Amino acid sequence: MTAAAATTAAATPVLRLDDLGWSVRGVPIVHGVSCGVREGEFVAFIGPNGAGKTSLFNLISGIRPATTGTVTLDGTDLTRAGVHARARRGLGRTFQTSSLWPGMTVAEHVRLAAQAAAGPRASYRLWRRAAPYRQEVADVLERTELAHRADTPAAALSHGEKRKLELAVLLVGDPRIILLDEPMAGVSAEEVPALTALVRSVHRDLGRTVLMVEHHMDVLLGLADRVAVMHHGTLLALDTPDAVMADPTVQDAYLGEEL
Ligand SMILES: Nc1ncnc2c1ncn2[C@@H]1O[C@H](COP(=O)(O)OP(=O)(O)OP(=O)(O)O)[C@@H](O)[C@H]1O
Repeated sequence: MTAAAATTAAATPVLRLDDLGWSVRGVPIVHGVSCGVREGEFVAFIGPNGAGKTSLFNLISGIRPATTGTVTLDGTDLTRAGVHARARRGLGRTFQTSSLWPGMTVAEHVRLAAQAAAGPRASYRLWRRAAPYRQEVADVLERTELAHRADTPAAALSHGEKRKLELAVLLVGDPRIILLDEPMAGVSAEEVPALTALVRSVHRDLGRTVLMVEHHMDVLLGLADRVAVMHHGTLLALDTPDAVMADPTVQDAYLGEEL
């Protein structure tokens, strides 16, 4: 690749949203969102409760069908593709509320996710044998600092450990673009730094593209390359953290509200 081609490739967004919108019974929840996210970039989404952040993530990940506009991944229009088709193309997400099985152990969660990622031919019997995924599971548990909790049921984990397990379940599928919906929600103040460090290492060390909804400004300012501000379902601003904080439109919109 020539230097010029490399520059163009780096500038080409891996994920593009054009005029993306979602309405419920004619009421717009997400409206006219257009932006591009570059490979390896970290974009944090902020905005008050009800601004449409989770709804936007639902449109990107395919959980909700867009009413208007398009979602383009690696230059391919995936607007009509379902969740699994998008996941197969490298899009993974976590949810605001916990999606774990209380009675299943940490290792069982990750092993089952590895099996699911391997596709329909990996059978339940294969899962029971466990051996094919042992190394993969061990690696992911090591990376997410959960190796010592491998045999612990999810119900016995702290909130921070549950969030780590959700990340482990996601990472074993090897997604290139990761959507994290409030990964610090419900996590104690003592556990936030370790979880923040883990998210940072997923971005920097594993080189993943990350989109994250986060209310804690102190957390996202140390992580995000750019900050996207959602307001009443629209994308009000998308810029570097400093520029967004200094943006008078953003300040006006949030007058009297905590960002
Ligand atoms: N399935 C639905 N049907 C009708 N309205 C919905 C639906 N899902 C979300 N909404 C509404 O859309 C708006 C945006 O919700 P959304 O959860 O996307 O906001 P958010 O920015 O993620 O908020 P929070 O920070 O509280 O998670 C809210 O007013 C919500 O009540």
